[in-house]
Amino acid sequence: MEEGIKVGKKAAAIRAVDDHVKDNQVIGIGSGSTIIYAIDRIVERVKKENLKLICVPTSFQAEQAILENGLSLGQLSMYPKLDVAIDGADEVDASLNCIKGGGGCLTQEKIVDYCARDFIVVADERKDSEFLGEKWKRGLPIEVIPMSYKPVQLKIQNTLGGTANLRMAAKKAGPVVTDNSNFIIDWIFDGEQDWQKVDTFLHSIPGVLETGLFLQTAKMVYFGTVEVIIGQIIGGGKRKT
Ligand SMILES: O=C(CO)[C@H](O)[C@H](O)COP(=O)(O)O
Repeated sequence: MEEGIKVGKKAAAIRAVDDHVKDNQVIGIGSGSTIIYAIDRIVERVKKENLKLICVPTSFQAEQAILENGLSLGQLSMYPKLDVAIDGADEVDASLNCIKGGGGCLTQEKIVDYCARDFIVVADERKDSEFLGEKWKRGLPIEVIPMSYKPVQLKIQNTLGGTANLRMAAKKAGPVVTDNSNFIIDWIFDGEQDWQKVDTFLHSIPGVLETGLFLQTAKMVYFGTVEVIIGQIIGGGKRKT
């Protein structure tokens, strides 16, 4: 990964943790590469400030990171209400709607992130778009029950157009298998969409478990650049430097 991008991810993560993590909180821990910097910062602050935190993972990756870093692991069954969830995103539009699931963890991420009072996104500046699909060209991730993948692909293509690709594994023969033992379809689309309609349609197809559309849920997005951090405030699309 390019050095400038890493710096941006780290800067966004540090700022988000410093602004939103407080003592005695239950925190959702997202997935991906940016969140690793947030975990590093949480660990630093736990040691320095003796913070008492419960960390609820959004994936196998997040759970491993929580355990390996000696943080306190929690589950939604014990902590169904989170104070804050910090997570990455693949793209964020001007209204803070997100596409997530590039790492295939969208379902658990959506469940955990929706349980948080404050859902905070951390990302490098490449993810900052006016509309979804402007920069992110790998499509909308959709988690499906394995036996349904073919009819779901056909239904999406015939109704919405574009291409619905079954995500294939890089170091295994065959498809990517999610933490929930399901498959991922990446819907490659063209141009701007009515995302609320798309989401409702996708959820109506038998076999679709969840989509990577996180609409109207992020409270704040931190985009890190090499030089500055920009926090976007939901609603007015305001930016603070
Ligand atoms: O949604 C995700 C995983 O399902 C990630 O949060 C998203 O892909 C961003 O990852 P990264 O921080 O590596 O850019």
